[in-house]
Amino acid sequence: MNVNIKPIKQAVFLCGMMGSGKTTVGKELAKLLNVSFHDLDRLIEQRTGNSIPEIFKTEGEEAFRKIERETILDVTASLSGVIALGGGSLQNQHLTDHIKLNGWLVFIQTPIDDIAERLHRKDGRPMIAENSAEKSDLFDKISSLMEQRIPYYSQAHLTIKTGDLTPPKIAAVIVDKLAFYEQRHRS
Ligand SMILES: Nc1ncnc2c1ncn2[C@@H]1O[C@H](COP(=O)(O)OP(=O)(O)O)[C@@H](O)[C@H]1O
Ligand SMILES: O=C(O)C1=C[C@@H](OP(=O)(O)O)[C@@H](O)[C@H](O)C1
Ligand SMILES: [Mg+2]
Repeated sequence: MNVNIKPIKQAVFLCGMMGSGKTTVGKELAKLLNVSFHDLDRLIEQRTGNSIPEIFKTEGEEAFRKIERETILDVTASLSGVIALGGGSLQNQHLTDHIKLNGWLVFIQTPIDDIAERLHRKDGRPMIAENSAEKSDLFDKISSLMEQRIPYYSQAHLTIKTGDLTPPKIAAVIVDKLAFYEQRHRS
C-alpha cells in the first residue's frame, strides 16, 4: 500500500463510541500504513500502573478524564502513527480542536445495535458496567452517551460507516479515503 500520511499530518486519531472498533481497526490501519499503533487506554494504564476499571473504581470518572486529557496532550506532543482514542476522549471543544490540529481525526461510526450486541455481558468498560446485563438497558445507555458525544465525533475530518465490513476492510477504506482527502488538501 503506497500511501504516505506523513507530509501533512503525522498522526491518525480514531474516535467513536466504546465497542465501535477503534482498537481493532487501528491495529489493521497501522499495519497498512506501516506506522506504529498506540491505544490511549493502554497508554493510560502504563502511565498510572492501574487498569481502566481500577482507575474508575478507586478515583472516579472525573479523575480518569483528567488523566485522559493529560495523556492526550503528551501523545500529541510526542507520538505519531495511528492512535486509537477512548470513547470519551473528545471531552470538550478545546481538546477536539487540539487533536485535529495534530492529526487526521477519523470517526468510526458503528450502529448502536451492533455496539450493544458486542458489549452485551462483557465487562471491563466501566461507563456501561451497571447497564450491561439487559441488552435494552445497554442500548439506552449507549444511545444517551452517543447523543452527548456526537457533536464532537461529527467534527472528525472523515467518518467511516462500518456496516458489515470486517476490521481489515474498514482499515482499507480509511486508507483510500485518507489518500483522497490528503490529495484534496494538498492542491
Ligand atoms: N468491524 C467489526 N466487525 C465485527 N466485530 C468487530 C469489528 N470491529 C471490532 N469488533 C469487535 O468488537 C469488539 C470491540 O472492539 P474494540 O476494537 O475493542 O472497540 P473500541 O476500541 O472502539 O472500544 C471486539 O470484540 C472486536 O473484536
Ligand atoms: O466511552 C468511554 O467513556 C470509555 C471508553 C473506553 O475506551 P474504548 O472506547 O476503547 O472502549 C475507556 O476509555 C473507558 O472505559 C471510558
Ligand atoms: Mg479501545
